[in-house]
Amino acid sequence: MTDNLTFDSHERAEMQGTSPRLAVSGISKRYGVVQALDDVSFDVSAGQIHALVGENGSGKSTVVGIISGTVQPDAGVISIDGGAVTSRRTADSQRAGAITVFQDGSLIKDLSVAQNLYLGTDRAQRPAYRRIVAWATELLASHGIRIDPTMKAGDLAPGDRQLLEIIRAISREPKILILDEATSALDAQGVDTVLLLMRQVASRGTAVLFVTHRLSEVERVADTVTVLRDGRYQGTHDAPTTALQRLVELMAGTRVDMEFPERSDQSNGKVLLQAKDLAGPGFGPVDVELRAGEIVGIAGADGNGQLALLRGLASLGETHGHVRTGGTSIRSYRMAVERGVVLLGSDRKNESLFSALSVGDNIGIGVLGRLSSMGFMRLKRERSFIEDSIEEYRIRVGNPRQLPSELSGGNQQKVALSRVLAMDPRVVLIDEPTQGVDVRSRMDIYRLLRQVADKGHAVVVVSSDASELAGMCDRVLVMSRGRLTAELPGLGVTEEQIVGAFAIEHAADPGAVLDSADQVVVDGPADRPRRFAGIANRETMRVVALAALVVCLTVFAQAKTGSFTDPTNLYILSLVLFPIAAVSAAQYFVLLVGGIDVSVGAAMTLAVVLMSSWATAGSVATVLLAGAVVALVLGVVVGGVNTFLVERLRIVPVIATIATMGIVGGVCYMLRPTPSGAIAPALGDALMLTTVGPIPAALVVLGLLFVVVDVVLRNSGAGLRMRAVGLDSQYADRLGVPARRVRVACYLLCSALAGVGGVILAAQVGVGDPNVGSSFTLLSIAAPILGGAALQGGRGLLIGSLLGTVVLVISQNLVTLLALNDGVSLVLPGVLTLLALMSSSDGAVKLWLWRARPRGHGETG
Ligand SMILES: Nc1ncnc2c1ncn2[C@@H]1O[C@H](COP(=O)(O)OP(=O)(O)OP(=O)(O)O)[C@@H](O)[C@H]1O
Repeated sequence: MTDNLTFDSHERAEMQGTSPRLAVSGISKRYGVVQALDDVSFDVSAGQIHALVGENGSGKSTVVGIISGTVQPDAGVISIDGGAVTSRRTADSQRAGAITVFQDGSLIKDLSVAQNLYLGTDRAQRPAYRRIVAWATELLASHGIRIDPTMKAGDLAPGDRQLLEIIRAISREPKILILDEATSALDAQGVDTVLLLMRQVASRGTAVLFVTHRLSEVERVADTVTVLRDGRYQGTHDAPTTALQRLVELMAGTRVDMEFPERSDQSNGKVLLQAKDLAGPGFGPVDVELRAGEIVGIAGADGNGQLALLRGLASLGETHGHVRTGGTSIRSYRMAVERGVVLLGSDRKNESLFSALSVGDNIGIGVLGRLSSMGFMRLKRERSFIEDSIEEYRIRVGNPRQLPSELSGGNQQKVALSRVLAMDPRVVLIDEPTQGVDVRSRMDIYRLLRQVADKGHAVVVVSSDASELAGMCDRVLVMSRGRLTAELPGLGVTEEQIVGAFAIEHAADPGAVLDSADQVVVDGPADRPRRFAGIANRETMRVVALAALVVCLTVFAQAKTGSFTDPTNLYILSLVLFPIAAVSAAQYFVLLVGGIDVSVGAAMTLAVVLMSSWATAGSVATVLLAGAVVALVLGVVVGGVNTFLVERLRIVPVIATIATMGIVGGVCYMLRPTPSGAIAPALGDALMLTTVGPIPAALVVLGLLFVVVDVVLRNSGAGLRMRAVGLDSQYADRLGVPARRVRVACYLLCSALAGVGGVILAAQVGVGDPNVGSSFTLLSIAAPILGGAALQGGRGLLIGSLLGTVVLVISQNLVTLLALNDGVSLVLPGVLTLLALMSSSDGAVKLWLWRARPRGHGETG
């Protein structure tokens, strides 16, 4: 244990108050057959650091979820400063003063560090949006953290991400700070940083609730510790005086053997994998040999290329150099898997688990050949294999048919590990094998890995926990700035020697040091990824590309027809473009927050039908007023129905809005079974006849409005919040953005804007036609997608939608001018949309098709 930062009893007692700041009273929670919590109560007073420990699945995260408002308890009360917190929303719990750093994080990877900090900051403390980079720089510097605020959060090393989460939480000056395994990805240096920050926060009167599996941290920093076992309370104990072995026994309910498995000398084993001059982004060149029977550890300060090397050994990503196994060169991960080299990453959500498959399927998917005969699954064999694995790895699951997301973090890790080890790989490469795993299961995993090695295979482990490397490995490779800088023998090596080996490298080139004056200074790793280019640049590029395409199409059309740029043709084009531009803007807002609205075409038709009854005569002002009322009614009624179906009944947006489309379409037919009801011509005259050159003035105004709204959305907190909801609704919610409210607002706005499109259409067609809007739905989706919006949300510019509309309209016009088959004008938007989807850098199509396949492991299935 690195014990350079332990707090004495005086420091610990300094600020502790007597009355509880947080009181958890009698909380219970059941998930199906699993009783996650059963009548749990404990208190945390101001200035106290209170650890919450227990084995995997014992209910710790459920307690955290209930306090922070993400989980609804079946019974029990949470009180803050004596007042019961009755509302069950994250935002309310945050308002009451409880800020949480969640086990699986809350940073939105596609946003910058500064944007994430801004979203997670209380409204009263937020700066003007244009100042966020300077503000974030100051905020990070005030905690002594050197992270570039313009970097994309997803590009940060895992440890930096955790630190950032903690800074975000601390900067809100919470009454209660909740850290759910907030140190699991941190190296010794990072752990010191966090323990120091916890102490500093507690000394200012904050109550800290701290969930961890690293019991040494409890010993070093906690005042009190509450133990849970199978969802039941096992008492609250004085942390400094309770022996770790006693805590382990309270958690397990039995004696636990804490000895690492024995090692034997494997220095003469056969070479199973050889890497020569291996290099890739963030590491190399590196030479490594892996021998039969050995467990090799890779150590280093967080983000010094350890994970990149591990991926390189598996031939994942862009690597150069040679990797050979069994006399064959490996050039892809597929080849690696075929030759028994398997990688298990630590990103459970995105990489190591098939999120759409059940726990049982995840366990068995790597060995389908063994569980089937003649291409058919042997169900009995499969069931007994899954049951054996669940027992062997001690996976706490109510039913193997549950999804991995319903398991606790540590149990998910065990599922991923069991899948990989079941494949009986010759070389297994594992990043953080015991991250989030409890002490007893951790010992089991060490024994399992040793058994793999004893069978004559090789195991490589990257771990931020030097004590685990010291206890388990036959040799430890130390990395600094992407290079191997030392090799330590496993037998006899200590945690301090390992940390010392990479700390020496850092001292030679100071990167991360814990300042003696209690100032935490963390510098970037060697392979710090490129600066945040961000979504914003890609969006601007898309707009520029579309503008260029518009110019090319115009030149082509003019060259082919000679009449394309005639004022009459441009005027006709503008008329066609006008309603599509409005309805595309409507769709854009819903796409931005990760939804889709298929009912916009029907809403436009209803607007036309209503206008044919409510605006049959009168001046421009009267008809415009009628149009505004129609748009408002549609926003409230159609938008309201969509919102109810999507948000309340939780129906998938595409299905929900198809239902609305059917209902609204039916209403249109009831009101106007055949086209009838003349609409006052005054509106048409006003919207279409006043022109700027050949273009209606109203359309020019609409275009300018798009630009203004775009600029506002790109440069305001409101725009950022909408994007955040689209990029990751759950995490946005955790950051304090009212995700649901934002989505509701966008659905209402969408229907209202579709109503505006309908009013423009009404002015053009002049009659209540019950069919008139049906062709607009596809165009409304195609235009924003062409303009850079994405089905998974959070992307695109409004001006891109407008340019997308222009491209679609010109293409359709070309079909007419070139006298092509009418069907082509229907095929075109579909084909263009598909091309736009496929060209989007995030590959929405790929995402849809491969959603169930974890990245980097698709080949293993
Ligand atoms: N959404 C859910 N649906 C079904 N069961 C769930 C759900 N969330 C948690 N559980 C179950 O509740 C129990 C407690 O889970 P919880 O995440 O609170 O455990 P934990 O102590 O935090 O574990 P770990 O240390 O592994 O993170 C587990 O058995 C888990 O499978």
